[in-house]
Amino acid sequence: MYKITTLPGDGIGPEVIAGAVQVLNAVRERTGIEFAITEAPFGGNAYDQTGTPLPEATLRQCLASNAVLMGAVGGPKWDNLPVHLRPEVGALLPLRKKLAVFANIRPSMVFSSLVDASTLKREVVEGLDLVVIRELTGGLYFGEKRREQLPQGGFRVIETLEYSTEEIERVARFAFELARKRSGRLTSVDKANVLESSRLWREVVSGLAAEYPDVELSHILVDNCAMQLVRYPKQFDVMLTENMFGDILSDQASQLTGSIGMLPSASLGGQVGLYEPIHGSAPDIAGQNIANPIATIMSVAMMLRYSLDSEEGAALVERAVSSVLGEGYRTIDIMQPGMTQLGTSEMSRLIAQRVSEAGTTA
Ligand SMILES: NC(=O)c1ccc[n+]([C@@H]2O[C@H](COP(=O)([O-])OP(=O)(O)OC[C@H]3O[C@@H](n4cnc5c(N)ncnc54)[C@H](O)[C@@H]3O)[C@@H](O)[C@H]2O)c1
Ligand SMILES: CC(C)[C@H](C(=O)O)[C@@H](O)C(=O)O
Ligand SMILES: [Mg+2]
Repeated sequence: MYKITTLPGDGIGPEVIAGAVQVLNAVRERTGIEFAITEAPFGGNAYDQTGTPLPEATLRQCLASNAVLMGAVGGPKWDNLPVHLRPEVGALLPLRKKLAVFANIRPSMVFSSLVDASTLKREVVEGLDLVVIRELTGGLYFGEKRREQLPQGGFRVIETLEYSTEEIERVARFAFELARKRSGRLTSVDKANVLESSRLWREVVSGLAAEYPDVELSHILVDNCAMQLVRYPKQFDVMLTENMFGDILSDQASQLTGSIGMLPSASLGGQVGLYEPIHGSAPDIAGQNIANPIATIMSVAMMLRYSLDSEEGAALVERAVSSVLGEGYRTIDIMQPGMTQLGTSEMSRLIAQRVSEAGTTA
């Protein structure tokens, strides 16, 4: 019996997690896979209830699970708290660190029925299928930081970017292995013309290339990469990069698919897998039942594949999403003329229904 912890979080988090749980339950009925789902407080709502965004009990429960499914955290209500109590810095980052999930997989795939939903031209995005592997537990996010008051007034801040050979090597191996299973092409993204950390990054990644002779490795500077991602994204297959560059480039890559509401993620490398959509709590649309639940539902597919050993379940979910989009159903962020607009809960229900019906009709 697998143990799954859900952390709905804040803003649209609870709306998209409710949809994803519906889909998971449909997968259970369809495949017989056994799991127990337990919800836990996390983020701003946990701070409101308990005074901390990451309660001890929540962390313990996550560590004792096979997989954690997270919605999103944060929002204006908690933006002015001392930084260690903010949902992002006080809950999400320590959770990733404690789960030791150093490899964050963010696939950006364009569904054929959504080719015209992107703001980019059809020929630029049609058939796009790339994966960003983002280092998730190092870099600027976790380096030493401090703020000093200056005698003449104002402040000075110090923010440290640290990476060790070992931290780079383990995520790079992950990327080489994935590239080997896909097209055999790996692009490592850095800023080696300026940053010492990027020079070590490039050295370590290049040093591994001899062990993967079947993978064609190339390096690109991050600023050029950002430009190439909108100019000709299909040149990329597996992209490997450090924490902050990966954060920014994956939001950019999401827009190629039509919406940030489409991009799932899996964070791996520790004992427990962490699954979350790449988007945030979207306070501007929270509580309106209009958020796109597909990023979270596709994160469920990744969870079934990587933590619950159910390729069958993962494929059921992916096919259900594809078929609902193919039938012309859309949330507002991917709405196109002539299509049928659905809310978050209606879209989730329909995907769950397609999972339940799979293979039962000709
Ligand atoms: N993993 C996380 O928990 C996470 C990730 C990113 C941002 N955040 C937090 O979320 C809050 C809002 O951040 P932001 O506005 O910069 O980023 P965001 O991703 O929440 O929203 C950016 C834009 O995309 C839209 N959007 C996001 N998800 C969507 C969905 N599923 N369907 C349709 N539209 C969607 C939003 O409405 C908004 O216009 C901040 O507090 C931020 O720190 C949390
Ligand atoms: C909320 C924030 C800490 C987080 C990050 O930067 O990792 C988010 O933007 C993401 O992409 O998951
Ligand atoms: Mg982000």
